Amino acid sequence: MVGAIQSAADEATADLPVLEALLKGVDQTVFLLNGTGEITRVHEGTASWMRGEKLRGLTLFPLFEEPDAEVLKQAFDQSLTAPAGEGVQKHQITLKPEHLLQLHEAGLDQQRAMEFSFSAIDPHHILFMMSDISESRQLNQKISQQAQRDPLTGAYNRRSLMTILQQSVAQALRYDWVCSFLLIDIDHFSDINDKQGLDAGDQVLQAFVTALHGFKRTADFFARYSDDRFVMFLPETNQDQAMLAAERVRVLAENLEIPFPTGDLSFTVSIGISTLMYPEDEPEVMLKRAEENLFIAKQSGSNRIEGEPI
Ligand SMILES: Nc1nc2c(ncn2[C@@H]2O[C@H](COP(=O)(O)OP(=O)(O)OP(=O)(O)O)[C@@H](O)[C@H]2O)c(=O)[nH]1
Repeated sequence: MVGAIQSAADEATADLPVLEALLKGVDQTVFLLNGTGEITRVHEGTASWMRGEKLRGLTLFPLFEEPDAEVLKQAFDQSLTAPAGEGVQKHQITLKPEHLLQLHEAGLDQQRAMEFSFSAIDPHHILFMMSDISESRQLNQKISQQAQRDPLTGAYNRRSLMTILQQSVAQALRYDWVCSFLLIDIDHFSDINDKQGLDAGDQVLQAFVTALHGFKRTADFFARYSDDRFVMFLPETNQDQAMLAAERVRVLAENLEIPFPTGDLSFTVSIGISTLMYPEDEPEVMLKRAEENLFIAKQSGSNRIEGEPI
């Protein structure tokens, strides 16, 4: 266990030998407070940055800035009146050393996300317990990002696309807005893989995604739909505007030259367009129409765009 247990000299803990014994096995950071919120005892737990002796004798709440200080005070008050055995409510707080002078002096070296709770032993002995959740929060963010993104290109994946499309199409139908999809397919992509190697194919996908990110408007949503297929969702875009956008994407791809050890890589794309037209239009239905239009573009020689039949 990291962190020293301070001597039990403090009067407030002298009458709590059981607490002393319990703290020995606790990783959490635990402050013992008296009824006015003064820190009488600090068990650093795994917060190895903390120098508890700097905090003893201080009142807890002014260590934090508003509104956190007020949240702490309220949670402290609630713990005093909570019926024994009632679950301890947890709160989260972000500690920033540049704003928290006394905590900084007590060793707070970097921004940390903490989860805390209070538990009153009696009206004169209240436990303030803190756990550092910075790492688990970062991990959660990473996991959630990985679940939404294609690992090779960093573009949103098909699952994210479908979630966005469900919401966006339903909204467009309700408010009578227009919207369009571009289904973009790299022409003869398997030839690039076969002739230049999978690494070349990967670089084409990555370079195209980077180029598309630079091209799209903020409101557009763009995702990798399958192997060499991408979908761009264009809100408030009618068929004519979608055709113009598609032509710009086609030219963007045609002009892209990707440096590669065996010679620059180049490629073209074909694009099928679908535009919200019918009350029964759903993302799957619109994607199917875009696929049919893409098929026509491919059949007509590739490096082409095909809109909805008029
Ligand atoms: N390099 C690379 N290749 C991939 C990846 N994912 C899928 N592929 C390959 O992409 C190829 C897609 O082939 P097809 O769907 O036939 O597409 P195509 O060769 O462009 O054919 P057309 O669309 O008819 O022009 C397959 O050979 C897959 O193995 C990837 O992440 N990286």
